Amino acid sequence: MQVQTLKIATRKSPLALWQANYVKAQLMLHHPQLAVELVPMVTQGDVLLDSPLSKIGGKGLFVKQLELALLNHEADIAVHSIKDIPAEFPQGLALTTICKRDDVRDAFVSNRYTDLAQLPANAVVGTSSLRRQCQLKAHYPHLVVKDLRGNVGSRLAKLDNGEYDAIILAAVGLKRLELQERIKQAIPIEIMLPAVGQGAVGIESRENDHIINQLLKPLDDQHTRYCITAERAMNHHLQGGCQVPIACYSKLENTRLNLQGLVGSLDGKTIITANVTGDQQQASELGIKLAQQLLEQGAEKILNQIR
Ligand SMILES: NCc1[nH]cc(CCC(=O)O)c1CC(=O)O
Repeated sequence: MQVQTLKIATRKSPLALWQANYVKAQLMLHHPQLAVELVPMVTQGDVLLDSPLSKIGGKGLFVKQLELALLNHEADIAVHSIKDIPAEFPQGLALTTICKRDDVRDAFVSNRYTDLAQLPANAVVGTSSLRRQCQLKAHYPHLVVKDLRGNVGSRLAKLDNGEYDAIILAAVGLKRLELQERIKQAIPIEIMLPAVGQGAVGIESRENDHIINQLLKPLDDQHTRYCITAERAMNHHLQGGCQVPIACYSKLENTRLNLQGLVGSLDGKTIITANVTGDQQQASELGIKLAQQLLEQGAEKILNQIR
C-alpha cells in the first residue's frame, strides 16, 4: 500500500513551521517520490498568550490539538519540540521518532549587555520558565525576573520595546529562525542547565501505522534517542511537566551516558543537583536513578510547593 500524501500536523508559530518544514525536507530527501503536506493548526497554548504558562497549567497545552488531528486521520504525523511534550501520550499515539539534537543551551539576549554576569542589581530579565528563573536567582540573586510569554518573535519585540534589560530563550530557536546574531551569550550549562528535551525535535505518530512509521525510520537519531529517553524518564519519575523548575542535561560519549539533574526553588535559594553515569542501554533506568537521587535530597518538597 502506498501513502498518497503524508500530512504533518504543526503549530503555526514560525519556529514550529520551521521544524515541520525541516521534517518535510528530511522525509523528501529519503523518499523522493513521497508527497508531503503541512497541516498548520492553532493550539490552546497559542491562544492563551497572556497568562503565565505556569498558572494555566495543564500539560501539553501545545500538543492536544495536534494529537486529535492524528487520531482523526486529519494528519499522519505531528512535529513537536520535545521540550513541550508531556511524558505520556493518548492511547494509540507514540513518540516514534527522535531527530538529531541541536544546541541544548539557553541564550542570553540583550540590547545593552553582553552576558549575564554584566547585569547590574535589579536588572529585569524576562522569562516565563520556572527552570530559568530558579537558576537565574541562584547565580545572580540581585536580578529581577519578569514574566515573558509569546512566540520567539514577540518575545524579542518585548525586549526591543524596553520592557526588559535582557531575556533568556533557547539558543536553538534563535538559530532556526536565523536570529543567531541576537544571541549575546550561549549560557554555559554550569550556569543554566537546560530543559528536558531542549534542542530536539520529535515526531509523534499512530503507533500501529506501520507504513508511516517505516517512512520515519531514517529520521531517527539513536544517539539523541538515548539522551532523550534518559531525560524524559527522569522528568516522568519526578512527575514534571514543562512548568516546573526541573533541568537535565545528558551527554553520551561512546556508550557511556552521563546525566546531570537539577530541581530548585523559585527564589533560587534551594538548588538540588545529582549526577549519574551508566551504559546507554540503561537510559531509562539512569533517568529514574537520577530522579530518585534528587528526591532523596528533598526535591519532592520543592515540587509540591510549586504544584
Ligand atoms: N517553551 C517554548 C519553546 N519550546 C521549544 C522552544 C525552543 C526549541 C527547543 O528548545 O527545542 C521554545 C522557545 C524557547 O524556550 O525559547
